Amino acid sequence: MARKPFIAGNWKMNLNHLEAIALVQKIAFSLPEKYYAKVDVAVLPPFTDIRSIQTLVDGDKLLLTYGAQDLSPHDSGAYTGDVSGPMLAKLGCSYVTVGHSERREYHHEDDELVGKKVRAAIKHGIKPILCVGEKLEVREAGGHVAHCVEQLIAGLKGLKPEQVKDHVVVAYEPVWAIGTGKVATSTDAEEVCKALRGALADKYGAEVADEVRVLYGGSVKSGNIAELVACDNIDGALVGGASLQADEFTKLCALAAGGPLP
Ligand SMILES: O=C(CO)COP(=O)(O)O
Repeated sequence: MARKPFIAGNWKMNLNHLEAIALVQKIAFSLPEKYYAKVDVAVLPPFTDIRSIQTLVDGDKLLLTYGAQDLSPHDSGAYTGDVSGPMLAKLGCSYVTVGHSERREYHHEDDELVGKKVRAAIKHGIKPILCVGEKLEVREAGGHVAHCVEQLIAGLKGLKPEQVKDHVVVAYEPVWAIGTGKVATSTDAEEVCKALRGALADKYGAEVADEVRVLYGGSVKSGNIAELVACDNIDGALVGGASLQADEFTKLCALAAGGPLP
């Protein structure tokens, strides 16, 4: 089956709610509705922006979707500073990134916690974008494929094949390519994305593996997106820096849709 490309903009810890409104308005204005037939687009702002974006998307019936960058594995309780799946669901979040390398690195999230968060997202009807990726030393030692497959299988622990098929998005983000300007070559990215899909096929069956969207992330821009999505197993991108500029992000989405540029 042909998987519809998906571009998700991970804003990380950038833009307050007023800046968020301005950026979403610009994206909505510059990416005409016809493109959404060929590409799904989401923005993943900081928690503090989500309510404003919800109001804008609902009010103006925008076709782009939105989500969060993290969630608690718990539904509620004494977890100071955390935000739960039910709260994000109430805000209309469609997606949440889980296991981003910055959370694994700065918040010491391990595969077990990542798996709990994936299950919490699905429980509340939010699609997890499960991020996997190796550090440079792992790649240099030739262990990148095994490392990413291991993170994938651990992150999906306890899920039924239908849950994986209907809800999960996978993002391969080599840590050495994030925010460094060093994009993996499309051959390198395809190698890992193909292996991730192969691992999904082995564990959950070919039908599941055929449906799940596998994204690439790490220094994606309008200049390299076309080459990436032309690969058989790369279904779009998780975009950091380039998602903060409306013109660049719009161009990138249009190219993922197969063009022409708006
Ligand atoms: O981490 C990323 C997206 O989640 C990638 O960030 P950059 O696109 O800024 O390299």
